[in-house]
Amino acid sequence: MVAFAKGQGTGNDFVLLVDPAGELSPTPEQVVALCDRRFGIGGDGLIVATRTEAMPEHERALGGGAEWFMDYRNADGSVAEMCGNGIRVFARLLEQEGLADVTDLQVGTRAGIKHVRAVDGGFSADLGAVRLEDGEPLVRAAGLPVARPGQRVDVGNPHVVVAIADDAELAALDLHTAPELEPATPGGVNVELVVPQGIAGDEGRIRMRVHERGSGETLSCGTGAVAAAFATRHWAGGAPNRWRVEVPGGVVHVDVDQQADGEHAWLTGPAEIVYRGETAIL
Ligand SMILES: N[C@@H](CCC[C@H](N)C(=O)O)C(=O)O
Repeated sequence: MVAFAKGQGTGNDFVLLVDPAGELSPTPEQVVALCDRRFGIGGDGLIVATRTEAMPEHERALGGGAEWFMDYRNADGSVAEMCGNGIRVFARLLEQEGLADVTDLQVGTRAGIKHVRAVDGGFSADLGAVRLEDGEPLVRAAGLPVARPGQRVDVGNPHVVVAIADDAELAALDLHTAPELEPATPGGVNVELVVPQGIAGDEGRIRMRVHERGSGETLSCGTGAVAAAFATRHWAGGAPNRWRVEVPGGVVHVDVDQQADGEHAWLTGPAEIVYRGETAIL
């Protein structure tokens, strides 16, 4: 039996394993079984906390500087570069296990080293430079009356953000099936459907639903919230720099931070460990 934890950040939920020496190496089939909500533990994805030194290829790519590596897998067993909600839950796990000082933590990921800080009520993470990409794929989703153009956004993992007319249209979408893109994105993409809610003071507000690559519709997606905030800010002419993103599972905040290599996103939100147990799946 192998010890696991279950955690969530705004309803984006994860099975978590602490595997400092990288001995578990779950197969895609085991990931699917762990994340299965009826036959397994259940989760939108699996996060394995491993010492970076135990993963030589990642240690080389990162060039040092992060003691811990967040190995993220989607519920369908596929590997993803980054998880914005997951990195906060990862930090909470290291904190509760007494494995790291999370007041100021560097986390290795497949999308580079991310800086995480403990803040009141959760964590804030610098997800790195966010890039708006050219090309506007047409997006079709069940319940969407017409195909709409989407904005591609690279947050270390791939996103397409689509503006939806209003809250009623957002609520009517059926995201049981993946939205279709034309042209299609090889390898798949996370799709965020957003309704701008206006600007209050210096804070922009958006409401969002998301269909995640490899997981289906989830209650929240942190990198998706960043993509949605950056796309909406772009459509609004480049301001403001603070965004409140309302998702079905709660609220996260995105702050734009100008750094030498471009505009970075700080993502802030809650993170909880909700359950611990042992599994026979691994
Ligand atoms: N839920 C995550 C994103 C997880 C990975 C994503 N499904 C992908 O395949 O890129 C988040 O909070 O960012």
